[in-house]
Amino acid sequence: MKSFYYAISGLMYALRREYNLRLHAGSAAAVCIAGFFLHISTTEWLLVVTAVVAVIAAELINTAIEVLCNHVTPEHHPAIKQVKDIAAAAVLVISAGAAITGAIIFIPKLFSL
Ligand SMILES: Nc1ncnc2c1ncn2[C@@H]1O[C@H](COP(=O)(O)OP(=O)(O)OP(=O)(O)O)[C@@H](O)[C@H]1O
Repeated sequence: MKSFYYAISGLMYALRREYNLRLHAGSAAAVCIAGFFLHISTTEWLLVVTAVVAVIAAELINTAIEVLCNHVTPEHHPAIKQVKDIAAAAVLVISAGAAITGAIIFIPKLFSL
């Protein structure tokens, strides 16, 4: 139970700290509302939920890496830049995959309205 509380407090901290995480959480809510109104299938829900959860998890891991980097050295360091940029790239790759998944599922449904 304690570890669940720690995880929730980590989530709350990340939501307060990271604008991008709040943006992704808002987009996730919008996608779920769209999925409900566009009557997407069970398989499509599985793909949408997987994509949304992957993006938010990647954003959380990226935030954790940024916090660790800032703790290790608050000064400018080329290695810190590489670590932060690679972690940001991971979020970008997963977000691009999620956007493609969303486009494949939602665009045909929007055109058939
Ligand atoms: N200590 C550092 N040393 C070297 N490069 C850094 C350092 N901190 C940030 N950078 C780099 O500066 C650029 C801009 O970073 P950004 O403004 O997003 O800040 P961040 O440190 O990555 O995020 P946050 O401010 O949320 O911790 C990125 O390329 C990042 O890798």
